[in-house]
Amino acid sequence: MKVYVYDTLRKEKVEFEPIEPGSVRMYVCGPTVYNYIHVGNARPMVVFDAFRRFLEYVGYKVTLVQNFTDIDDKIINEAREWGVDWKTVADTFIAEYFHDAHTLGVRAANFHPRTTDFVPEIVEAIERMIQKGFAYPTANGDVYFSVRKLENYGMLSGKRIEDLIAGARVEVSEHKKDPLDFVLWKSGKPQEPVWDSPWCKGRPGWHIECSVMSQKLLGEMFDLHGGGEDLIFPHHEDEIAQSIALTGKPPAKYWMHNGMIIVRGDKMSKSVGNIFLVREAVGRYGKDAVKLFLLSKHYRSPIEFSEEALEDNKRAVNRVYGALRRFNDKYPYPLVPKVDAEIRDYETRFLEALSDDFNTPQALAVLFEVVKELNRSMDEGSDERALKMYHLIKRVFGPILGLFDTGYETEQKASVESVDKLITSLIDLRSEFRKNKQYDIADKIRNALSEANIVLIDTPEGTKYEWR
Ligand SMILES: Nc1ncnc2c1ncn2[C@@H]1O[C@H](COP(=O)(O)OP(=O)(O)OP(=O)(O)O)[C@@H](O)[C@H]1O
Ligand SMILES: [Zn+2]
Repeated sequence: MKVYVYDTLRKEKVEFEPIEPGSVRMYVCGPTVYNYIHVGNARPMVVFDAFRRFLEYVGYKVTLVQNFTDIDDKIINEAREWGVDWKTVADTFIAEYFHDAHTLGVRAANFHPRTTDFVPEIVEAIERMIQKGFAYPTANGDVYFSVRKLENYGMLSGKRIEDLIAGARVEVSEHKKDPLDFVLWKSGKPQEPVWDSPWCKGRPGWHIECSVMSQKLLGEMFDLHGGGEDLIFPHHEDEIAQSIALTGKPPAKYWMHNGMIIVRGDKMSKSVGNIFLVREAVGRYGKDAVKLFLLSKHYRSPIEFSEEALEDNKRAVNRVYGALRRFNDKYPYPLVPKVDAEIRDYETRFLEALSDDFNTPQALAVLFEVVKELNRSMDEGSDERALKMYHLIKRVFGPILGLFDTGYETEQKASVESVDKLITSLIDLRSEFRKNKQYDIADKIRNALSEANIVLIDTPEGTKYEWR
C-alpha cells in the first residue's frame, strides 16, 4: 500500500518511501517537563502514536524516539519557586507524563532520551560546528550558530533572511555577532545547574538537543520528523541548520506537523495559562473521548478546544461502547470471523483514508459506518455478520488508531438490557405520577433522565426514550 503524507519541507503531498525499505525511523519533539501535560501537548502524542500504529499495521518496523527537554529556563524557574533542584522538577513531570500517556493509551516510544543524558555528545557536536566555521564562542562563554553561513536557512518555514532581519530586534545585552544567530551553549548564571564545556560552565541551548539525540539514536538521516507546527520556526528550522552544518544534509527525509489546539484564538499553552490538563480531560470524559476529539479532525487543521466538544465526542464514544458491549454481552469471547469481501472492502476504505496524508476523519467515518452495521446485524439476529463488524472495530480499526482497546466494559457496569429495564421502570413511574396529577415529580424524573442524556418522547402509544 502506498502511503502519502504532506511534507512540510517540500510543501506538498508526497509518497512516503522510507530510506531503508520496510523500516521507519521517526523522531517527535516531546515536552519541556515543568508541568503536567495539557490537551495541546496530547495532540502530537496521540497523532504520531496513531501514525506509528498505522505504519506498523501496513508492515513497517517502526523505531520512535521522543525526547524530554529536561533542562530549560522554565524548569529552572519552577525549581527555584519550589525550592528544589531542577532534576526534581524534571523527574516529577517525566513520571507524570508517563502517567498521562498511559491513561490516554499512548504507547511509549522506543527511546525517551533526556537532554541532560547527552551533554558530552552535545558539546562534541558544538565543537565540530565551531571547527567547520558554523559556530563561534563569545567572550562570556556562550556559543552561537552563524545563521548567515548557511545558504538555505529558512527552507522549512519559508522565512527569508531579509525578512527575519527586518523583524529582529537587536538584543544589545547579548554578545552575538548577528541578531539572527541562535544559541548553542549558554553560560550559567550563579545558582544555575551547569555542565563542563571548553567554553564555560553552562548548558545546551534548546535546538541542539534534538539534533544530537536524533542523530545518536536514529542516525544521520532518518525518515520522519514530527511535532506541532509551533515548532517549525525556529526549532525545526534550526535543527535543519545544525544538521546541514554537521552532516551536509537535513536530519529527516519527511517533516510532519500537527495543527494547534486553540483556546479563543490563542494556542493552548502553559505560558499563556489557558491550559486544560490531560488528566482532567481523561477523568471527566474518558480516554477515548479525548483521543476521538484529537483524531476526528485532520491532524494539520487547528482544533478549537471546548468542553462541549469533548462532551460531543464522549457521546460518539458511547455509541461505539454501547455496540461493543451489546455484542460482548452475547459473546464474551468472540471468535475470529472468516475474512470475506465485505471485511476487505471496509478495511481497504479505512486504510486508503489513512494513506492519504493520514485522513483520520475519513477513516473514522468508515468506523462509525461499521458501528451502525454492527447494531443493524444484531437487530436482525445476523450473528456472523455482527462478528465481522465487531472484529473490524475492535481488532482492526481500534488498534490502528489506538481507540476502544479497553474501558468500555467497566465504563458502564450494567448491561444494555439492565439499563433499558431501569429506564422503562422510571418511565412507568413517571406515567403514574402524571395520572395522579403529580406533575412536579413527573417532571423531575424527565429532567433527571435528560441529564443522563436520555430524552423522553410522549406518543399516543405511550412514552418512548432515545439516547441523545
Ligand atoms: N496548543 C497546542 N496544540 C497542539 N500541539 C501543541 C500545543 N502546544 C504544544 N504542542 C506540542 O506539544 C509538544 C510539546 O510541547 P512543549 O513542551 O514544548 O510545550 P508547549 O506546551 O508548547 O509549551 P508552553 O505550553 O510553555 O507554550 C510539541 O510537539 C508542541 O508542538
Ligand atoms: Zn525538538
